[in-house]
Amino acid sequence: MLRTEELVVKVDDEGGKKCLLDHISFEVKDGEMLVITGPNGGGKSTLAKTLIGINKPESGKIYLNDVDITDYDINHRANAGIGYAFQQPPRFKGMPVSRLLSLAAGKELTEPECCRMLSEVGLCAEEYVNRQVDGTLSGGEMKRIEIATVLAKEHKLCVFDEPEAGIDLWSFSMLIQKFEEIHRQKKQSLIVISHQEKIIEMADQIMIVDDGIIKRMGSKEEVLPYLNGVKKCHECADRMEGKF
Ligand SMILES: Nc1ncnc2c1ncn2[C@@H]1O[C@H](COP(=O)(O)OP(=O)(O)OP(=O)(O)O)[C@@H](O)[C@H]1O
Repeated sequence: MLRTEELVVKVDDEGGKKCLLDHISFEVKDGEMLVITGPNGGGKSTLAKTLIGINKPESGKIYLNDVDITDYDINHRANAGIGYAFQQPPRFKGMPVSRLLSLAAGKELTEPECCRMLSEVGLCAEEYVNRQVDGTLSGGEMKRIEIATVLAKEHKLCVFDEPEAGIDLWSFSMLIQKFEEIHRQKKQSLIVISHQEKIIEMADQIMIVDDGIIKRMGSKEEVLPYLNGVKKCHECADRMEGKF
């Protein structure tokens, strides 16, 4: 189980401090899927980066299975069982895809094992397994390799930041199947940042983050009607502005 207590994240801003996350408290039980959604710039990625140890909170606590991991750095948190797929995955010039997958899995993988992992995210394995993880890969290819690295190992908690961004429809449906499988097995908890209805509808819990705070959090039944209401308001405003 992951639990946060009153997380506050601030950054230096023009000689002062700007608050990006303001007293964020929530929990994700074992095997549960939490989808975090909300407007651009609301603080979703900041929250994900705080959970995995990239951002240091100013105050507050993070617990994984009741162990206080607040002071763990990113490597320590990965070893504790947290996997993360970036919104914009980093590239590693000179590193073959197979090596990156082995590093992510924490053991030397055979070529067939790497190929199976790549196929699971919709990549034609033989074409990619020996490619370099550099700027020659397209955004969507990179995104799918990144997702494969998280799936290469069983974690206590996997965090995906907008996994749908930039990937084609066919790969998206494979991704949904993979999330469904993980969710069904209940061995790993999932936190997925997403704007996609299909992903939001899979959630046990939905959290709306806006302006650095949790605007709403609850079951689908509690939060979806609110989200649909917000969507209708936006459509209405667009119609009044003559956008459609
Ligand atoms: N290091 C930083 N310094 C200053 N401002 C920052 C920093 N990191 C993030 N922000 C700001 O914090 C806010 C939240 O950013 P964040 O990336 O968490 O939003 P998000 O909800 O993930 O947005 P999106 O849906 O567009 O990905 C934004 O206004 C962003 O500009």
